[in-house]
Amino acid sequence: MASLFAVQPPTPSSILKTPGTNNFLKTNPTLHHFKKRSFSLNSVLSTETDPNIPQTVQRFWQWLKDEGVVSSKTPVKPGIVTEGLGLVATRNIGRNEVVLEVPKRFWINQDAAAASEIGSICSGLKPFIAVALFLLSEKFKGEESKWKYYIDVLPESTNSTIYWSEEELLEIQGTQLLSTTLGVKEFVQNEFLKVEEEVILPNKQLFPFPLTLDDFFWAFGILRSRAFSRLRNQNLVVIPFADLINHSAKVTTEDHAHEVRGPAGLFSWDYLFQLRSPLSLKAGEQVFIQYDIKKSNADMALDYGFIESNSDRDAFTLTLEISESDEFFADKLDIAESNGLEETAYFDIKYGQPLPTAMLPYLRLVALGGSDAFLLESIFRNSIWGFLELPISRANEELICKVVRSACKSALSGYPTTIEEDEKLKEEGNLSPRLEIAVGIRIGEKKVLQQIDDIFRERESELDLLEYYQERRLKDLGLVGEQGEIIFWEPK
Ligand SMILES: C[S@@+](CC[C@H](N)C(=O)[O-])C[C@H]1O[C@@H](n2cnc3c(N)ncnc32)[C@H](O)[C@@H]1O
Repeated sequence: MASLFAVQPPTPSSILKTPGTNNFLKTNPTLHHFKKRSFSLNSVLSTETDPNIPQTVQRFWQWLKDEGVVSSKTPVKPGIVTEGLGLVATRNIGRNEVVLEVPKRFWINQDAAAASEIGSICSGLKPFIAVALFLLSEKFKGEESKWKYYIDVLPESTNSTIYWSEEELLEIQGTQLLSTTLGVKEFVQNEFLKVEEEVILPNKQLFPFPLTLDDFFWAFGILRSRAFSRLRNQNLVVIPFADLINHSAKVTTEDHAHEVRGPAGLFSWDYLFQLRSPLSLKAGEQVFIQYDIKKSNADMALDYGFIESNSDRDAFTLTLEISESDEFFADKLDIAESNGLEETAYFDIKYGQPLPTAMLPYLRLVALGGSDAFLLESIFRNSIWGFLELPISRANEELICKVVRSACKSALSGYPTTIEEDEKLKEEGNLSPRLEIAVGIRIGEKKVLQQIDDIFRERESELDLLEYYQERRLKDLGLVGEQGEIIFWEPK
């Protein structure tokens, strides 16, 4: 599914600044329910005959047949699975075999919105807003809509944190996910208020139905959880039928979706959205893809409403900042910018992985001062980043350790529960899907914070053993002997 579209949440409210004067580090947040469909799990019977397959899904399937999108050769069909609806193999499928093709006339994207009845108001709108308004307009048309059978199978919500109640959100108190969720909700609300005032209300003839913030959230959640973004020239496209496919961690590749040209009806050719199975499957097994290998569990919770249980996706974003009140602000900013960074830098730290390469140099730069400040002079401008990749001085290294460790401790104290308490809850099981997400996120973030603290604790304990800039410089000049002694004069 990949990242859908860039949402820049406003600066989250719960940014933790480190105490004291060195407040350059923030432990800052990163950034379905069916229409009461009741079904039993893992039903893979024939779509037509299985009474557990809701009528809406059966009608959708018939529509796809009538439109020539599926035929007797299509090797998958909708099934009821643990993840809700899914696609199930009707025969053995080989790895990389095509499982479905959907012609362009069924793609829901900015072009579809522009070509629709609401097309006149779509130009100038952000793509996601145009597509959201299109979906809502078609939804409200009901029987009249060409997309009726598709819209009928869409869930009313997912377990995405954007749909959680206040009580449910309390379960992620202290987490970056909470701040990100609140930021995204505020963003969506602001976008709605703007589009309501500028587009919806002045065009009552195009929107002859009450359109609420909840409706807009529904459309936003649908796009966020179902749109594909990795196709050529397609940044945001919902593909009915293909969007029934679920995610599995077992799939570790991402190149299953392609845009190809091919027959799209009896006598026509068109672009087709083609999906290949990343795994070989037996008849009756579910087809899965990998939604996005790079997303953290917090991203998964926000976008799709589920997380993975392994720690690989646990992450925490550290936000570092060059303070405007720093006496060397201009020089430091110049150095950061020359190295692709800015006044504020975000470092995503993943569980079990080394720190991002630019993090230590950036930290050392931000903390640079006192007798090390000469390195900020312009004669060193071309070489300073290289210097910063290694420890500069004991004072500088000690400061970054203290600041990072204090930020980790402060962030850890903001979680109402300990890792042990959460692990116990997880072991006891029986958690609702949302509570399972909350507990998983709480554990994940805390483990990453603990990991960061461990790295800098170890570094702190090695401060006397590290080699600093001055020593390296003397060595380069040949002024340090084999035993590390400083050579003041050449022996005669
Ligand atoms: C693209 S839709 C897939 C079809 C969806 N299952 C349905 O019933 O319409 C993505 C949504 O499916 C569900 N989903 C997909 N993979 C999942 C997984 N591995 N675990 C739990 N839910 C999953 C989530 O609700 C997600 O937001």
